[in-house]
Amino acid sequence: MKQYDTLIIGFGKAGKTLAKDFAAQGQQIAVVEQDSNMYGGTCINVGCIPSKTLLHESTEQNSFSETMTRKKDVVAALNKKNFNNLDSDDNIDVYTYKAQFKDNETVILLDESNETVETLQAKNIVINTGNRSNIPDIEGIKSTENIYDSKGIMELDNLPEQLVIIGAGYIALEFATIFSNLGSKVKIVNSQKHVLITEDRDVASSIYEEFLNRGIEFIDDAEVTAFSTEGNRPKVHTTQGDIIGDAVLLATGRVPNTDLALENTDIQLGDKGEIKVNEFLQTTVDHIYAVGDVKGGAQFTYISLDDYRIVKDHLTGSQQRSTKNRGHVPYTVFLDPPLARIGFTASKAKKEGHHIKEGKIEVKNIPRHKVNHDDRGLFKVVVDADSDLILGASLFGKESEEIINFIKLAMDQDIPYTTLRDNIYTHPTMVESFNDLFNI
Ligand SMILES: Cc1cc2nc3c(=O)[nH]c(=O)nc-3n(C[C@H](O)[C@H](O)[C@H](O)COP(=O)(O)OP(=O)(O)OC[C@H]3O[C@@H](n4cnc5c(N)ncnc54)[C@H](O)[C@@H]3O)c2cc1C
Ligand SMILES: NC(=O)c1ccc[n+]([C@@H]2O[C@H](COP(=O)([O-])OP(=O)(O)OC[C@H]3O[C@@H](n4cnc5c(N)ncnc54)[C@H](O)[C@@H]3O)[C@@H](O)[C@H]2O)c1
Repeated sequence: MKQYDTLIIGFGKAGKTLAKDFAAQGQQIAVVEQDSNMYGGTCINVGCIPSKTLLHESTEQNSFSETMTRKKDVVAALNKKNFNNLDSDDNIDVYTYKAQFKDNETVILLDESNETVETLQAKNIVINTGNRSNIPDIEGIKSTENIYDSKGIMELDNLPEQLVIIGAGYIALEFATIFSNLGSKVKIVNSQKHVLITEDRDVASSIYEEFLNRGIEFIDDAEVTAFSTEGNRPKVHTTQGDIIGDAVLLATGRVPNTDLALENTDIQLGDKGEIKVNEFLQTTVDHIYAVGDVKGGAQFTYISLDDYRIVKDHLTGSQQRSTKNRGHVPYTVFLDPPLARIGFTASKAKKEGHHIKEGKIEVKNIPRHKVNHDDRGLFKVVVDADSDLILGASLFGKESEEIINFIKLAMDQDIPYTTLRDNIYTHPTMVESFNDLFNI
């Protein structure tokens, strides 16, 4: 049996960052990752980085094979760099096995034939096992060929002429953009009456119009009842009729990876199968923490990174940092152009009892659009008319994925909207639009 100060299960963003920091403090660290293709975790291997590389390359009008080759190169380089970064550290041992709990203190490592190869104990254990695609239990889903999840679709050898996407969340909309850029005809099967129903109405219409301009079709209010094969092609049976494509992408959410023999521990799960944690990310066993997607809630790389800060502060700092004080969480849906969001929309702010003012500017009225040669999009902000504080922003347009972070800072620091309105900005930039956007 090997003893460590900290044992990290899963090579995710929080875990790898904690490993490096704690090792620098002189701790002995074990990191366990079940799959050598996943050193560095979901984001760099099968998530953010490959998908954003595909988006970038396809937006530059590169061919399908150029786009896929570049993605492969980027992922291979990052996987290797992530492995070496931990493996070369004298205080870190990286184990490429599947971890399973034996009890609250002990973790066994299994090889591919499920044989125990090592037993580890540590003062603290951090579970950072992420999540995986939710595969709904629909008739024919296993027997029908050419049905992929987000990982599988990024490994295709040939561009599907017609792609049918099930779901209308982040993954659906981002991959619809990528594959329509590459030349596929895309149809999105959406179980809701409308796409982007929780977004600002004007912004959602603007995005919808952009999707229609690209020839993307929405089949709204449709439930998938079965899959079958017709002449080698997958057929999607829905309550709004049948659709045939060359490939189907399942973008129906993600479920936590908790195949860890947790029944041997006192760790409890929540309603959605996530590991239950308190605001310091401790599970129901005090010395075992859960970080990143496996604990449920917002699923972003920067949340996993912030979880690292919380656990580090709890174990080696002032114990002040918690999920309760991480501030507003922005997000970007990487469409072309992107949608960047934070806080309330106007209708949500009103429902919450705020007396509001709204600012709005179309991208075609921002001088930078001429340089970018792109007039698509709309920026909107909501402020509290009584306090002058910013309540939210919906920025659909080029470079919004960068400038949303500016608004987060202002919101977290209680900077009134008038400061952003009156600030000097460099020119020509998209962010200089704040002089007008906040001129409410
Ligand atoms: C297609 C896609 C696009 C995305 N795009 C973005 C984006 O643009 N921006 C963004 O912020 N987020 C994005 N996300 C979400 C983001 O990837 C995750 O929120 C982020 O990677 C969090 O990961 P994590 O720290 O929870 O662990 P992960 O990075 O998921 O790592 C968990 C690791 O644990 C390993 N593991 C699991 N079980 C065991 C076990 N029993 N033993 C040993 N190892 C195990 C897994 O193999 C995996 O490598 C995207 C996700 C997907 C799927
Ligand atoms: N840009 C980013 O930051 C980014 C990009 C991609 C993914 N992610 C993360 O990954 C997570 C997973 O993304 P996602 O798009 O899979 O999930 P999601 O929760 O955003 O969307 C899931 C979609 O699937 C639909 N759905 C579920 N079951 C269905 C069924 N049986 N039939 C038809 N539709 C069904 C839902 O109505 C919803 O539209 C996101 O929550 C996000 O945090 C982030």
